[in-house]
Amino acid sequence: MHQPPTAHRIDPATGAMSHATGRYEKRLRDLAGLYADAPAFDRAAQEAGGRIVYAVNEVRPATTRGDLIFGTTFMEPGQIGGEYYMTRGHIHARGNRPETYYGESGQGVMLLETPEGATEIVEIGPKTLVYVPPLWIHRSVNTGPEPLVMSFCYPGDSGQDYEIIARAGGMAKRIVADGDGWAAIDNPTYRPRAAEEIARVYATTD
Ligand SMILES: O=P(O)(O)OC[C@H]1O[C@](O)(CO)[C@@H](O)[C@@H]1O
Ligand SMILES: [Fe+2]
Repeated sequence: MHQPPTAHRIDPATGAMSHATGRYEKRLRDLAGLYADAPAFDRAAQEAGGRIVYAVNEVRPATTRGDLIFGTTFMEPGQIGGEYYMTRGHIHARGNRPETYYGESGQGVMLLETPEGATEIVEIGPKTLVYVPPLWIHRSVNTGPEPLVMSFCYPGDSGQDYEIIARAGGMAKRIVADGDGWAAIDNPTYRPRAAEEIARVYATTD
């Protein structure tokens, strides 16, 4: 009746994790609609649609309340139209489930947004743990010249809601190249959420 405890070795350079139970990859052609510069995205997808942008290795012991899902995210460095490579981003389907990310290698930022539209941006890199509190939409962005590798952990019953970002025309801020660093700029297609949409998020909490 007891699950056995397990240990997992993580390669900080690749995100490979021993005894992972699942893996998925997101390639350029899977990520249409994420970047502001659609023509630049189309050109990149035409040339190299099969290129992996990020890959997730994970362990899902159970998706029941009280257990944890943990694993690693590996993200290549790159830009589309001056915007850095990023994950799709989501809020947890049970909106009040939190998450932690630990920097293994590379440099990036966690772009965070509340349903009401407030933004926070937190840098992540080696030996840095980032806490994503309940009710924050989150997306990671590789702002460096090397792969960004992070390990993560979140409650097993969290789930992911990706549509919350798409319905708002993207996140309120975009992370773009600025010299050899990054800057956050306003996303002109962003539409703040109406009260009913915000209420829908709070209705998922317990
Ligand atoms: O699910 P997304 O937004 O594509 O991003 C992937 C990241 O988010 C997670 O789903 C965790 O919330 C991880 O699998 C991974 O770190
Ligand atoms: Fe998450």
